[in-house]
Amino acid sequence: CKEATCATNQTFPNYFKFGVATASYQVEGAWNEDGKGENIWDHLCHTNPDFVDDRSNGDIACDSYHKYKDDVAMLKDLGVDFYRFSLSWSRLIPLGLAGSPVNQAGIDYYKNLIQELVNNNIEPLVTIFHWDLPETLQEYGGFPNPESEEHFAYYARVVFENFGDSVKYWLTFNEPLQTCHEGYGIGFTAPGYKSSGLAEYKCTHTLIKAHARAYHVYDEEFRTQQQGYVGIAPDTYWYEPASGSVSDQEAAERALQFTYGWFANPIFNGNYPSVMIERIDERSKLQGFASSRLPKFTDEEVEYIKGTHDFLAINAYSTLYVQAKEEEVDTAVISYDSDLNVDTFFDDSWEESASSWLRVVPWGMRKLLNWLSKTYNHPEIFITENGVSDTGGLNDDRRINYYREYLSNVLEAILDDGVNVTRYTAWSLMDNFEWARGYTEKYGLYSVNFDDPGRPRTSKASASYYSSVISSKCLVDNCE
Ligand SMILES: O=S(=O)(O)CCCN1CCN(CCO[C@@H]2O[C@H](CO)[C@@H](O)[C@H](O)[C@H]2O)CC1
Repeated sequence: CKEATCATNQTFPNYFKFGVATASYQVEGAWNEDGKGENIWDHLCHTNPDFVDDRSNGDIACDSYHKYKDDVAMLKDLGVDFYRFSLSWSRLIPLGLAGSPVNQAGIDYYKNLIQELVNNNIEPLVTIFHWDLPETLQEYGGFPNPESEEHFAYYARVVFENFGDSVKYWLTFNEPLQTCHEGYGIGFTAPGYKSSGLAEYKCTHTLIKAHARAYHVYDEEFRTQQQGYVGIAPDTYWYEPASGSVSDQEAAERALQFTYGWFANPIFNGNYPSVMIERIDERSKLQGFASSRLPKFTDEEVEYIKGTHDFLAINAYSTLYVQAKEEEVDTAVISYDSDLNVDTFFDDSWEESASSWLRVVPWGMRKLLNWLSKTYNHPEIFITENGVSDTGGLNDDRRINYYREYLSNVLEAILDDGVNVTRYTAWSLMDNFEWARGYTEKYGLYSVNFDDPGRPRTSKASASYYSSVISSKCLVDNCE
């Protein structure tokens, strides 16, 4: 249904699981405690505090390193089936380098957290990498350096070995698009490099191979005795054609391929999307490059990468209209945006959030889920992030509306469209460090008082709403 604050009165299937998510740098704090190494967000916030709107950092954040039992108590109160959290690479392997020492205190922290979850009958869903790259690896060039594949494979083996007895659901990378495009392309996230159309393509090339390595390590060395599942969590908007014209429809499809297909196509269908290969090859030639700015997978690599998934995951928050754009006549412009070459915009009528890139457009979620199902051959789908920001306050009715309407579209995709969505993860359990926005944008079901050294957590109205949805499997008062 498209009207505002409407929702289906159908109920979620019994197999459907609800969870919440956080990420290590955004909640843990203890940035240099017990042997943890520096990561690129520690480094960026300490050397360039103006990068963050309120000049804050994750030195303490929600202090989950010390308060993880409070976090699990909140999860218990919510009644979630699972908890999605990420591992801090430099807490476990301070230098990050393949073969370098493992930090036992880091192993112990995550073993304690996982045990606390298991004791409370909450399933861990672990993200291996959620943007906090060890600084030493960045000094070796970061993901644009092909050697990163070896470092990641070593890291993956360490975490499968130490946590795989209890952890059955793994995500290799959170939002590879942001890791590479925002990290090495447009400089919106650490390490803040601006090499659009160049380094960011090297970054994703290595990252996709690193994902495949980790998948095969699990498949060949751990799956038999651990019986778990491995996936990757790309993100995208729903891209809606601005008109019914063929050119606008092609532009919308191209935007989906350049954002989600960039990663999902190699992993599900084989190789980069043909529209990416063709457009970047063509523009690279016009620009005088001897070879395409988009690196090539060999035939063996295409086969090695294809099929490295046990489910499909998606982080989805919002929607954009897409309009075809006149071809960039100035071929000297080297950038991802000019390779993609579309115009995107919000409809002014769409409700705003506290984040400039996020408008409330619930029907976009249903369309995106249908596109994913059709494009990747009806896989099992986990929604691994969805949520909305405000500037704070406990009576967060707009967050309740957001969840009711987005979840209604998820349920309609399942019951009316036959899309095989089996999990939904709310971002986030609690207010946390929102990257370059600092603590100015709040996504939590619980608020955190960052002025109090005890970092007390307080439930918001949305926590009660989400908890009632989980227990009743129903979004409104009178379900069938
Ligand atoms: O701010 S600006 O408009 O100047 C530029 C940044 C735009 N990006 C858009 C993509 N978004 C992906 C979502 O990012 C995800 O969602 C959460 C909320 O952001 C994060 O906290 C999670 O860590 C992340 O996985 C991250 C921010």
